Amino acid sequence: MVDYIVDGNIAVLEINNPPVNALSIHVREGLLTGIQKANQDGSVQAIVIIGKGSTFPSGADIREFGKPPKEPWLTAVGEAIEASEKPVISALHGTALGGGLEVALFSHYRIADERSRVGFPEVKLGLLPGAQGTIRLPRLTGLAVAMRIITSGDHINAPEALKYGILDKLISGNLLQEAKTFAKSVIGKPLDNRRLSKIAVRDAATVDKHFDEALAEVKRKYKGMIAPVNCLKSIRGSAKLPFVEAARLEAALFRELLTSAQSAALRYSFFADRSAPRWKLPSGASIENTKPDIIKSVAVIGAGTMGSAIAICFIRVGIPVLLVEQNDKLLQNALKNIGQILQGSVKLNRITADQRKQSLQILRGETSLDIVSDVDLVVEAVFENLKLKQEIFARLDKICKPSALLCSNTSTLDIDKIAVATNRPGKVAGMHFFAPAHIMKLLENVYGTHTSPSTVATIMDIGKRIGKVSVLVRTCDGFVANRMNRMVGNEAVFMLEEGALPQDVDRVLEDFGMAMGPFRVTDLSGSDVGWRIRQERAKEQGIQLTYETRFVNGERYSSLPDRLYELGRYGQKTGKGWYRYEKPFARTAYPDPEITDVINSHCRSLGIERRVIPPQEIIERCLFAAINEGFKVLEEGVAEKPENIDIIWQYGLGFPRYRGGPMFYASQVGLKTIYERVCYYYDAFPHSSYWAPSDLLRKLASHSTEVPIDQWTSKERSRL
Ligand SMILES: CC/C=C/CC(=O)SCCNC(=O)CCNC(=O)[C@H](O)C(C)(C)COP(=O)(O)OP(=O)(O)OC[C@H]1O[C@@H](n2cnc3c(N)ncnc32)[C@H](O)[C@@H]1OP(=O)(O)O
Repeated sequence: MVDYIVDGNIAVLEINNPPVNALSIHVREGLLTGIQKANQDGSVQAIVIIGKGSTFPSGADIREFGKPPKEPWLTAVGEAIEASEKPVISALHGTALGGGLEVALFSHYRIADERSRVGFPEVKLGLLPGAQGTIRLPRLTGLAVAMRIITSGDHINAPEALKYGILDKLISGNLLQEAKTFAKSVIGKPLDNRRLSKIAVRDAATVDKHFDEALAEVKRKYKGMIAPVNCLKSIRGSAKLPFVEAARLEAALFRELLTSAQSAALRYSFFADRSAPRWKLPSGASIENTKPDIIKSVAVIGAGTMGSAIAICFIRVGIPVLLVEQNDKLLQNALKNIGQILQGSVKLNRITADQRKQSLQILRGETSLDIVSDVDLVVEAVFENLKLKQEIFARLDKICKPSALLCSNTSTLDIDKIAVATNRPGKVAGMHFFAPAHIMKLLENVYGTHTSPSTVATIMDIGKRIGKVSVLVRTCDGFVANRMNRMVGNEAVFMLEEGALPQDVDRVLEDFGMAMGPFRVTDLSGSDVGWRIRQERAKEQGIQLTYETRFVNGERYSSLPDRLYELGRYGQKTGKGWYRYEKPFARTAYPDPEITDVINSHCRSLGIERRVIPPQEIIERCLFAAINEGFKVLEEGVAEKPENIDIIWQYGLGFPRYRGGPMFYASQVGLKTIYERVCYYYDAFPHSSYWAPSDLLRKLASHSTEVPIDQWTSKERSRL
C-alpha cells in the first residue's frame, strides 16, 4: 500500500490505497517502515511522500473508527516523519484532508499541485483532527484562521493555503518531478525550524479572546454539537500548554468524541449520503445496470410557489424550462418572482449576474399546455387534488412525445392512481420536491407499480444533475417523508389537547436538534394548506368535520387546527398562527396568550382535563410514533433501507444530522425500548392505529442482542 522507490538520492513513499488513499492500517505501517528504511539507507538524502492516483490521503479510514484500534497510530507515524534526520517533503494533490493533512504537517515541507485542496473535515464526522492537527495548524496559520478552518471543516484551495502558510510552494507542472527537485534543494538545510513541534504559536497571548469569540460563533452555528467545542478547547491548549501536554489534551478530547453518539451518527451519515442515492428495485434493476435517458428540456406545469421554485432548479444548471400556468396574470407574477429570487442569489454571491441572465434566457412562460409537446420531462406542480392531476396527466399523455417522462410533484397521492390516466404508466413517476424547492436539498423520487427502470434511472440522474440528494421510494400514501411526519403532527396536536402548548412541544423538539418544531413549521407553510387537504379528504369520504369531531373512521381526530383556520390564523402570512408575529410575513414567533385561550376553551368544551406533559413524553410520542411507521415503511419495501429514510429526514425534514436520522436514533435508543414504548402508547391510545407496532420492529426487538442497523432489512424483512 506504500511503494518505496529510490531515485538517485531521493526516496519516494508512494501511497496506493484507492479510491482516496485513506490512511488505513497498512498505509500507516507502510509509511512508518518507509521512513525508517529511508533513514537507514545511506544513499538517500531526502524523502518525498506522495499519493498515487487522484489524491494525497483524504484522511483516516473512516471505516476503522468504532472498531478496535490497530497500531501504529497515525501520531506515531507522524512523529517518526518529523523526527527524520533527512528532510521529508509531502507533495499534495487532489484533496489532502484530515489525517492526510496531518501527515503533511508532520513533514518538514509541503508543496502542492495548484488545483489541490486541503482541510480538516473531521468536525463533520463529530471528531477533531486527532493526530496533532489542532496543535500544529495554529503554529502555521495563527489562531483565528486555524479555528475557522478546523471548526468549519471547509476545504481550502491551494492558493489560499499558501497565503496562510500551510503550504510552502505551489506546483503547476509534474508534481513528482517538482517534488524531487524541491527535495534536492533542501538537502542539508537545518530541520529544527521546520519541525512544527519546536515552533511556538505566534499569537498565543490572544488565545482567550479568539477562543471566546469562536465559541460563541460555534454554539450559534452548530447548536448542540460537541465536536466544534472540543476542537476549540484543543486549539486553546495548543497556545496555553507545552507541546507535549497540548498533544495529550488533544488525544483525550479526540477519544471523548470518538466514543460519542454524535460521532457514530455523523459517520453513519457520511456513508448514508453515499448509499441512499444508490437505488435498486425489487425486480433487480438498479443504478448499476440501468441507463438513464438524457433530459435536455423540461416543462413545469403550475407556476405557483412550488412550480416556480422547481423551474429555478432546472434553469440554473442550464436545462431549458417551459413554465405553464393557465392564467397570464399568475404566470407574469411567477416570472417576476423567479427573476427576484435569482437576483437574491446574485446578492448572496451564489451565482453571478451573468449566470442569472443565462438562466432567465432559457425560461419561457406559456399559458397553453399544447406547447409542451417536445419536452423530455414534465414536472406537474398543481394543487394537490387527484382528479385535477388525473385530468392534466391525461392531457399531457396526448400532447407529449411518446418518449417524454410525466412526473408529478405530489407530496402524498398514489402515483399508480395518476399513472392510470395515461397510456404510458411506465413513464410516470413522482418527483417530490420540498419547499422551498430551490433551496431544500431533498428530492423524494417515487416509483409506481408500472414505472420502468429507465424512468427511475432518469429521475434519479436528473436529481443529481440539479444538485439534489435524490432518494427513491415506492408509492404509498404520503411516501416516506409525509407518511412518517404525519405522526409527528398528529401527536403534537393531541398533546395540545392533553396539556401542552405549541411552544412546549416545539422547544423540546428543537432542543433535541430538529431545525424547527412542528408548530413553527405549520406556521411557515400555512394552516390553510392542511385545512384544505383535510376538507378535500372528508368530502371524498362523505364526512362532515365539525369542532365536535373527535373521531374519523374510528381514528382519533383533533379539530384544533380547524379552529385555527376558522380564526384566520394561517401562520406567518397572516401574522398569526400557532404563534403571534409582529406583522404578516415576519419571522420571529412569539407565544400567544390568545392561542392558550383557544386551546383551553377547546379542552373545556370537550371535557378534557389538562395535565403536565413531560419532555420525554413529547419526544417519544412524536419520534417513536414516526419511527414505528418507519419500520412499517421498511417492512413494506416502500424504502429499501434505513439509510434512505434517515437521509430523507435529514435533508427534507430538518432532523439533526448529528443524530443520524430517526432510524439511526432508534438504533441508539435500542429497539427493545422503542418497541416497549410503542406498545405502551398503543395501549394508551387505541384510537390512533398508527401506534400498532410494526412486525419488523417486533421481530428485531425480540433478538437477544441488538441487531445492527445494516442488518435490519436483510435479517428480518425476507421472513415477514
Ligand atoms: C487520529 C487521526 C484522525 C484523523 C481523522 C480523520 O482523518 S477523519 C477523515 C477525514 N477525512 C474526511 O472526512 C474525508 C472524507 N471524504 C470526502 O470528503 C470525499 O470522499 C472526498 C475525499 C472529498 C472525495 O469525494 P468524491 O466525491 O470524489 O468521492 P466519494 O465521496 O464518493 O468517495 C469515494 C469512496 O471513498 C470512500 N471514502 C472517502 N473518504 C473515505 C475515508 N476517509 N475513509 C474511508 N472511505 C472513504 C467513500 O465512502 C466512497 O466509497 P463508496 O464505497 O464508493 O461509497
